[in-house]
Amino acid sequence: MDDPVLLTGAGGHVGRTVYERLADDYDWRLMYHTQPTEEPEAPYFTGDVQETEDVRPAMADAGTVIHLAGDPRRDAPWRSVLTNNIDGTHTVYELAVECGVERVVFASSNHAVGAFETDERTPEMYRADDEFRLDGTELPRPGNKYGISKATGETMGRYYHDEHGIDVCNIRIGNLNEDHPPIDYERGQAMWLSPRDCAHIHDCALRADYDYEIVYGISDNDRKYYSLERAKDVLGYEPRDNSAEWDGAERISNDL
Ligand SMILES: NC(=O)C1=CN([C@@H]2O[C@H](COP(=O)(O)OP(=O)(O)OC[C@H]3O[C@@H](n4cnc5c(N)ncnc54)[C@H](O)[C@@H]3O)[C@@H](O)[C@H]2O)C=CC1
Ligand SMILES: O=C1O[C@H](COP(=O)(O)O)[C@@H](O)[C@H](O)[C@H]1O
Repeated sequence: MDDPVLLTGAGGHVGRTVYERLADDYDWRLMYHTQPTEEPEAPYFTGDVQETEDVRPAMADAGTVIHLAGDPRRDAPWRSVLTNNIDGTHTVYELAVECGVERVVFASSNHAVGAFETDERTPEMYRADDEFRLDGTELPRPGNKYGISKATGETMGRYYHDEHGIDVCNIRIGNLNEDHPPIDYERGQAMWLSPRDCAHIHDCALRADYDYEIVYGISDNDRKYYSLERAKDVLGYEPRDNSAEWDGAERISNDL
């Protein structure tokens, strides 16, 4: 892929993880909310992702967008997810059409399907011997307003794929916890996405051939309630980490 890749939300946890590990592999355009503390090597832009005039210069020569910017809080209020997440994603897709972008990789979330975690299924579904799996073919089932915004982003992608031919990959990211899996949090261990697997799945989503996809972005954890089959089959995702292998003393190597 030769055209520049625009990364929104470049200053956040996922954005830094993706950029730091793939910095040399793509011609990046980085979008930050505010001025970054350290000057990145790649061309960068600042502004509100929901504002067309802020995003247009960042997207002008991009062929692909990884869209991460937004309010990531599970308890985010409606006003915030409406502005930052829903309006922001709409602006990204509208400009993608205007700028001739061919592909959008969208940071969806486990919270788009959080209400599958019913009282009857939990906590058993978080355990290694439980066979319940979501595979991306199920309808969204958000458990909060943040999850509604992510389900809406996925549906928006469907529209822009069908109407405008943009390739769309929605990655329902689990729980990016830096350095090690969440401790004393079974659910978090079941949906842990290690930093190197996070960079790898985004790399796969930039390179693979697909039309419209919903995949789960977690490491190959023994505990899991998301299927990795679609990500493996369509994207060629080969996760290397597993929350069960963290022994509490040593950090998993995050070399790519
Ligand atoms: N970290 C995780 O485990 C997960 C993250 N995600 C999604 O991945 C994306 C990135 O999440 P994180 O990096 O963890 O969050 P973060 O809060 O660290 O990064 C988000 C970035 O977006 C920027 N941003 C927020 N609103 C903006 C706006 N209106 N205009 C421009 N920039 C704006 C923030 O300044 C921040 O730098 C989010 O969309 C989040 O919903 C989804 C599932 C899990
Ligand atoms: O979508 C997201 O999910 C992760 C994990 O969810 P949590 O409910 O276990 O915290 C969350 O950490 C992240 O902030 C959010 O964007």
